[in-house]
Amino acid sequence: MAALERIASIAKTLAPSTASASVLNSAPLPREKVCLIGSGNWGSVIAKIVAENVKALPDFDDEVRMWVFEEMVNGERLSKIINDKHENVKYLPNIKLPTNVIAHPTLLTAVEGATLLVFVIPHQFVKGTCDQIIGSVRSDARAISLIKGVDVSKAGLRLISDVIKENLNGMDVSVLMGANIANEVAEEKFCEATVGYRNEANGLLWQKVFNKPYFKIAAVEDVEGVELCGALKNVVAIAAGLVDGLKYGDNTKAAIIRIGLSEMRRFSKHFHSSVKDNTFFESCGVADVITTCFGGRNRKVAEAHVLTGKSFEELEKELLNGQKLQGTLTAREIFMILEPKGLTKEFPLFTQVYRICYEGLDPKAIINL
Ligand SMILES: NC(=O)c1ccc[n+]([C@@H]2O[C@H](COP(=O)([O-])OP(=O)(O)OC[C@H]3O[C@@H](n4cnc5c(N)ncnc54)[C@H](O)[C@@H]3O)[C@@H](O)[C@H]2O)c1
Ligand SMILES: O=P(O)(O)OC[C@H](O)CO
Repeated sequence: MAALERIASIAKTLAPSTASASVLNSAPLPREKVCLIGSGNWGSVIAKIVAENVKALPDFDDEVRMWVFEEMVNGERLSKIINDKHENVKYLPNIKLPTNVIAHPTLLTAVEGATLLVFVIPHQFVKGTCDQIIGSVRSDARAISLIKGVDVSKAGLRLISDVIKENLNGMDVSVLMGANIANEVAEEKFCEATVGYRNEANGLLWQKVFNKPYFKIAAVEDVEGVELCGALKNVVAIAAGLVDGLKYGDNTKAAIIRIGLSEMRRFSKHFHSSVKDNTFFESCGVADVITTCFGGRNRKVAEAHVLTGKSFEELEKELLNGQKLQGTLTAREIFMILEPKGLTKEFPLFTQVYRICYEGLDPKAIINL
């Protein structure tokens, strides 16, 4: 270890902690310890950012644990490859991860002792993941969800952050969403993101954990607005990909973006009246709709659906190498909420995306709005 690194490490050991641990007053407070739950394309980029940042924060443990949903890659366990090569060769190839990112294939080991939990898995896996860690996370832990999606069940529409909160003893859950195509952020190209918080101190703490000169974080008190923007933009991206496949041109794409953004706002306010208009002008709003409609995976697969006639499921497997689409599933979940309430006419773009993805409607119907 270089001399400077050694001095920094000793200084961190001696530094007081700001962690709000529920331990006896006389006991030393633990330093914040971050665990990432997820290691896909975005999860790996976030691991890089967080691991770089915590090294410079005196009240944080250097080690960042990252739970890996284990799989074999070229005959070797992915978690082992990540720890040996410091690279997620499957989900974020050619980007080096800091050596203080430690991959763990066992979820319970990964979350042990963590005071800060970062959820970054595809939204369909959230409930199963929470089920496994309930009872094993610290009672004073706080969480943040980077997951773009919603939960729909008999109980109706729920935010993913609320699913996490309800499953983990009511812990405070913030959210982070934004115009962030993972590979571009990995290459440190400038962009912004939005933290949505309920507890301001936690919102500011998360801002500190993620902020970089090339990844500028704003914090707003609007978890519902920020999170719904992140979830709903994926449905708009499917529509954008369809019009790309149909070669309808830039004006049509701009119309899709405008109509989509307007449905996102209407939907968010209908189900959560507290949602703020200003949130749609943050990175999580207009900026994410733009980037996702030009560079995202949902757009890419929807375009390929038009060009090849293959199903979304088939194309997800063929084009994404294990990465997951969120937009088609979200379109179905939204439709399951809108249809019984007789609201489909108020959300024509969301409804047409659902019918094209799941009812075999001709993609050309995307402009019948
Ligand atoms: N990739 C991006 O550019 C980007 C940017 C911002 C936000 N997001 C959001 O982040 C979330 C995670 O996306 P990602 O890009 O990191 O993942 P990804 O789509 O690249 O990868 C899929 C991940 O799911 C894991 N997985 C597969 N089966 C699983 C299971 N049964 N249980 C748990 N995990 C399982 C895989 O191991 C892999 O790590 C999504 O909600 C996405 O919308 C992605
Ligand atoms: O690749 P997508 O379509 O999942 O979008 C990625 C990010 O959410 C863009 O901000």
